[in-house]
Amino acid sequence: MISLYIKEKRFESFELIDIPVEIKKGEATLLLGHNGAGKTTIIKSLFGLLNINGNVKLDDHKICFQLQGDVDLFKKNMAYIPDDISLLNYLTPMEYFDLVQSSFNQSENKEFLNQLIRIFELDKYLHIPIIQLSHGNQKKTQIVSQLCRKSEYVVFDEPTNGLDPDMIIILKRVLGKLKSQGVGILLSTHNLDFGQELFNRLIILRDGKIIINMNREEVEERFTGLSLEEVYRGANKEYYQYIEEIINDMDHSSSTENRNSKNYT
Ligand SMILES: Nc1ncnc2c1ncn2[C@@H]1O[C@H](COP(=O)(O)OP(=O)(O)OP(=O)(O)O)[C@@H](O)[C@H]1O
Repeated sequence: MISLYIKEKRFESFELIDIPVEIKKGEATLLLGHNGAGKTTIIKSLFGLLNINGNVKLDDHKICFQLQGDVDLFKKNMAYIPDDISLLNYLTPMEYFDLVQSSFNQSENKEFLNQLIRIFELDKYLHIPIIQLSHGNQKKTQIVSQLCRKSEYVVFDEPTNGLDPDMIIILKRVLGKLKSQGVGILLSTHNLDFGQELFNRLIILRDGKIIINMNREEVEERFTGLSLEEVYRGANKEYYQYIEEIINDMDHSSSTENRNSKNYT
C-alpha cells in the first residue's frame, strides 16, 4: 500500500489540512474536486515534489525523498501520468518506449508493450517524431510509456483529457484489468462516468478539505442507488443550491431587450 498523510500544506491563499490518501494494491482510489480543490497538490506531495508537513509511506516504510535509495525504490514502484503531456518530442514513440523500458529494467517485456501499442492504436505512429503527432496520440504515447513500466502503482491526473470516446472506454477497460491483476491506482478526474466504474475508495475535496472519504461499500450504503454525479452533487449540496439560485435569477431575454432598446432609440 502507498499512503500519504498531509498534516498541513499552506500556500499564500490556499491550505490543505489533515489529508490522508491511501492506494491499495488491486484497488482504485478516486480523487474528485472542483478546480483548485487541491488534487494536483496532493499528487505532487505524494511524489515528493512539494515540501509538506506530513509523510509518504510505501507499506510500512517511510519514504525520505532526500535519500537516493528511497527515491529509487519509490520511482520503481510508481508510474505517474500527469495532466500535461511532457515527452521528449524529437524522439519517435518507439524510441521513447525503449528509453523508458530500459530505464526501468523492463526491456524484456516487449510483448506487454506490443499489446499496449495495439490496444491504444499507436502502430501507425511508432516511427514518427512525437512532435508531429496529434494531441490525442501524444496523450496515448504518454499513457503507454508509463503503463509499459509494469509498476505496482499508477497515478493518473486527468486520464481522459484529449482522448476520443473509443479510447476513454478502452482505457477504463485496461485500468480495470490492471486492477484485477493487483495494480494500485490513484485517479484524479473530472470525468465522473469514467471514475464511477473503477473506484474502490472515493475522496471528494472542497477548498482543500476532505468532505467524503469512503470505500465503495460505504458509498453504496449511504447513497443507495445514486450515480456518482448524484453523490458528488449531494456532497456539495450547499454549493449547488447557491448556484441554482443564481441560475434561476438569470434573465437573458430582458438583457437582450435592453440592448435592443439602447441601440434603436
Ligand atoms: N506553487 C503554488 N503557489 C501558490 N499556490 C499554489 C501553488 N500551487 C497550487 N497553488 C494553489 O493551490 C490550490 C490548489 O491547486 P491544485 O492545482 O492542487 O488544484 P486542482 O484541484 O488540481 O485543480 P484543477 O482541477 O483546476 O487542476 C489553488 O488555489 C492553487 O492556486
